Amino acid sequence: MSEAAARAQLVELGRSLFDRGYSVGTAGNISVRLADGYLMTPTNSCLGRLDAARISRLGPDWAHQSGDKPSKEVFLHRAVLQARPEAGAVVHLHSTHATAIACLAPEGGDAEIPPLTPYFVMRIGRRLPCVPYYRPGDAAMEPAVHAAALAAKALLLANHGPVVSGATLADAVHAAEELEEAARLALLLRGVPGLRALNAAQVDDLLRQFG
Ligand SMILES: O=C(O)[C@@H](O)C(=O)COP(=O)(O)O
Ligand SMILES: [Zn+2]
Repeated sequence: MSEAAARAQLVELGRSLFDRGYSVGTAGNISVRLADGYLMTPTNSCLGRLDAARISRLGPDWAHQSGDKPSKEVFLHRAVLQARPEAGAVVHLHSTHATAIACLAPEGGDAEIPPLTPYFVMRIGRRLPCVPYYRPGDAAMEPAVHAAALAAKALLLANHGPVVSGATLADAVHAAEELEEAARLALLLRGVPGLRALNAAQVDDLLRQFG
């Protein structure tokens, strides 16, 4: 995909996430890997009103090259994209239910979203690590995020929100949407008698086919 097409898609999918309430105000940020660098949403920008020409461009060394000042979460995106060479994009949101799970999950452990539906397993996988709390934009988070991203394509930032990678920007956005819906379902069904999750054999089968 050309850089111009990647910029246009970032604007389109940012607006789509914002319009459906997955992001509010200026929350969240998105990065896209290019052949010779990265695109990143500017700091304090609204995902619903991105301007393709003002999107931040960073070089292969992550130095700011052009466009508005990049998100303060450059370290977060760098940690994930360096840990996952197959990933083409990273989406960070404050979507309500995934963020609620990020306030419940044990810091440094795995979040408890049971494998209730196949699509969650197919899009997110077996594990959802929760990185301990760091102030947004704190470069000190990079090693912990890198370690979590080595283990899983999606992770939670404790008391902050979800971070999801994907082979393409569309994949990352779809997985972030699926994570939010799975989190909503998990909270809705928490403690409900008779709740049935997929069993280990069913999860293994899904990951063999689609993982
Ligand atoms: O929560 C935060 O402050 C950031 O992680 C965020 O979501 C928005 O920050 P910018 O991308 O710098 O606007
Ligand atoms: Zn954030």
